[in-house]
Amino acid sequence: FKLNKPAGRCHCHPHHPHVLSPTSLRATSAAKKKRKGKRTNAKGSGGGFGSAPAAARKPKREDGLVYPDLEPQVRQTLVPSSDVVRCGPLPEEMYDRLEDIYGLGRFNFGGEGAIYMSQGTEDGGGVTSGSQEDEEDASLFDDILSGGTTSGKTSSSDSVLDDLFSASSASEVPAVSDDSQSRVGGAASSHDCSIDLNELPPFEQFRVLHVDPMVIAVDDFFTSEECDKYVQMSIDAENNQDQEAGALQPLLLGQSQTVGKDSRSKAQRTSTTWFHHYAGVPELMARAARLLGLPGISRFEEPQTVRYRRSEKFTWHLDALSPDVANDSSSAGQRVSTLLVYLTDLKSEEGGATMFRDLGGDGPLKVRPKKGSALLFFPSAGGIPDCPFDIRTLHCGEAVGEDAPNEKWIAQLWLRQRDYTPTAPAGSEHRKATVAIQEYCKSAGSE
Ligand SMILES: O=C(O)CCC(=O)C(=O)O
Ligand SMILES: [Fe+2]
Repeated sequence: FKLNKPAGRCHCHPHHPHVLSPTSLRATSAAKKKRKGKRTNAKGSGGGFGSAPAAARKPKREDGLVYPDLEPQVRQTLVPSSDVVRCGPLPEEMYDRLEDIYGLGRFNFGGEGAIYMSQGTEDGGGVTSGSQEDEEDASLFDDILSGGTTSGKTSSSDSVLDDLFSASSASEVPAVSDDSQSRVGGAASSHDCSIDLNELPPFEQFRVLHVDPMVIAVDDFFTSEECDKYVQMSIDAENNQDQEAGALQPLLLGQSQTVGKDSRSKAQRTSTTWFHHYAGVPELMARAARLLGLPGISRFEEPQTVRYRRSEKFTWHLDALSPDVANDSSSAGQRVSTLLVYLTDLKSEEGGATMFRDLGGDGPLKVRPKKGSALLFFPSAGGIPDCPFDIRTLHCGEAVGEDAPNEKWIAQLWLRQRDYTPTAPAGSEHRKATVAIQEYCKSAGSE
């Protein structure tokens, strides 16, 4: 049995055209223990994920890239949101999950319903070592993500899953570091000067779009003016007219042809991406750190804006980085969370939704771009037990309709496990944003 595989590379980041290796990543022991002990949603997990017949795993074809359907056993781990998705305070259970599964013990610190268990715990995050148990575990999507070269262990079985599970030897995806401080701004890392993000009020308007894996929308993340400003900044950079931006001019990375070197990757994304200086987007940096409950911004990748014109899209992909990058101890580790902010509105019939293939029940979960709303999900850490990526978060940016009145614009930000060194624009550094963020927080706090 041979799976059709997508290109063996990471499809998510124009600056990370890495070939994916079979080395796998895992959820933290802590998260796994908690999930094993407390979470009961992984029905039938005792039987493992390898027992479904091969016939049940017919791959899906999308734009030449093939991702197999989720195994029934994986599907059973899905916990959808209630039918009526309301906007309001985040339910307490979700705070619990954010801490327990995703390691975000100070999420939306001070927010309604928030419970903080991580204060002063000894479980300080960081890379945990693989246990015997971990060695026996293996990744479900390794084969796909490795472009077909599993770890060299040969399988005597014809089962696709047996092949997939033959991938081995992994480090783990640590949970987000525990801040162990009473204030969000307390434990700044070496890259951050102390920023008192608590001056920003907690977020109040949440929509729980999916419970496990968690996908949440945060309404009013940006004001309408902020959305317009980020779009304009990017357009000005394209036209090279933004005299005022000066040294903080965002870098236009251009269209899809800059993404990846092989033809398949090129086909993935037809939108246009800009990389911003941290100091040029203090609102985004401050709000993102505030939401996630981080002491600073040093773990964020380059902030980006992306424009989708009519018919432009981003095909099915996972945001998780290739294991060889994520496992490299000199790197910033795996992508822990994806945060994107919709900068323009698109109606449901106008396309441009962010779609999660496997989270919607009948058909994909569609998240319509709502100006000023943020979307948060977790591409790797805290995935299904013993799986290095959360394969359930397979998603795409739907094509913007031919007749859509608005372009689709988003701002986006990825959080890594450890401090990240930006690659662009030249001279961008986290710490250079400190003053701008402080000023922004002060002004927002005194409003
Ligand atoms: O545009 C979207 O809705 C999704 C974008 C995305 O998934 C990405 O850039 O990784
Ligand atoms: Fe993505």
